[in-house]
Amino acid sequence: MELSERYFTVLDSLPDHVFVFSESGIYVDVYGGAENATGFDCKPFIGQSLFDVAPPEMAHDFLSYITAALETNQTQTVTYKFDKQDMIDLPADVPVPQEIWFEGIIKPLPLVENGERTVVWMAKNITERHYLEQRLKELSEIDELTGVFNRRSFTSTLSHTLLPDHPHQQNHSLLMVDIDRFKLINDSIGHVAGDAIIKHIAFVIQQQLSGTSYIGRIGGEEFAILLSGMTLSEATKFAEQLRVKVKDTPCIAGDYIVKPTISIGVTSINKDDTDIKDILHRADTAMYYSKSKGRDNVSQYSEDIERDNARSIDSINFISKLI
Ligand SMILES: Nc1nc2c(ncn2[C@@H]2O[C@H](COP(=O)(O)OP(=O)(O)OP(=O)(O)O)[C@@H](O)[C@H]2O)c(=O)[nH]1
Repeated sequence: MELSERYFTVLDSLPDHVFVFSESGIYVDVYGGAENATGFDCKPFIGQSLFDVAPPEMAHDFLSYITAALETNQTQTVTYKFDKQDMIDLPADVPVPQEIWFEGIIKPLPLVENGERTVVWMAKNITERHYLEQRLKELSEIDELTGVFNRRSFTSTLSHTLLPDHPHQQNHSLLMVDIDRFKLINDSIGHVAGDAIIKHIAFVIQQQLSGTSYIGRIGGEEFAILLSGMTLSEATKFAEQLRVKVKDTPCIAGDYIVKPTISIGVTSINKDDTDIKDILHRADTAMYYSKSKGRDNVSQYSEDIERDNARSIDSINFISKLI
């Protein structure tokens, strides 16, 4: 077998597609791709332009990657996807996937074809990896039981909301919501029923939220809610409606109908708030004040409440302040 024939055999056996493009986006050569699971046979593209093959916007992007590789003389690594409608010429027996993700590695070639510089473009099908990464991202951000933000993603979203250049830089308030006597619920009807109640309350709260407000489960039976664009008095009114809504919406948990109640603390977010912990602390302090009022209550944070809280800590003989 001649050397060139051997090279072609090897290139065509590559599992991923390898393209050679000219600087104006002409398919100069196409190799491999037998195992890329797209069903695309790209060999017929040879001699055609990217603009004949791909949707205009995509062709434009692809050409910009080729140009970048040639102008900088550096390898470019890009990620792109073909949507269902972009997948032209699939054989009838190939089921059309919703989308296919690729990683493209584009490297300048020391070859000139018809007076044009060229690049080699290796296209690796990364669809499975992409979905796995997406799933892992979701799992790391979403609370599994309720489907709302977990503590980490809630606080991270909150810190973005508070950035000075955030588009929704305006009045915001924060609620801390805790389910009342939850230990008693768990102890009397079981943990599984308890889980159903946590889920139910997250759902009821979500139904009441609109616009850019959002909720996170930040503890076992504790939720935080960012009320976007709401002043302290608007947020307190909202919290009161929420308290009543929860109380009036019974939950079926196993063999029981439960009418859970919630205690809520409200605080406004000030322009000079820089530490999320301070905001959560204020809402938490107000929420505990609602508990001390007998639960099923809404309280606004105030310095008086903070002083009360400090006094009640003073009365606990096994806790003392460091300074
Ligand atoms: N079912 C269930 N229970 C949880 C979960 N996370 C925490 N808990 C329980 O929630 C209960 C919280 O109890 P406490 O903090 O004592 O408060 P409480 O009984 O709700 O009383 P108050 O807050 O004072 O009204 C504990 O029994 C925890 O075991 C969870 O994910 N599922």
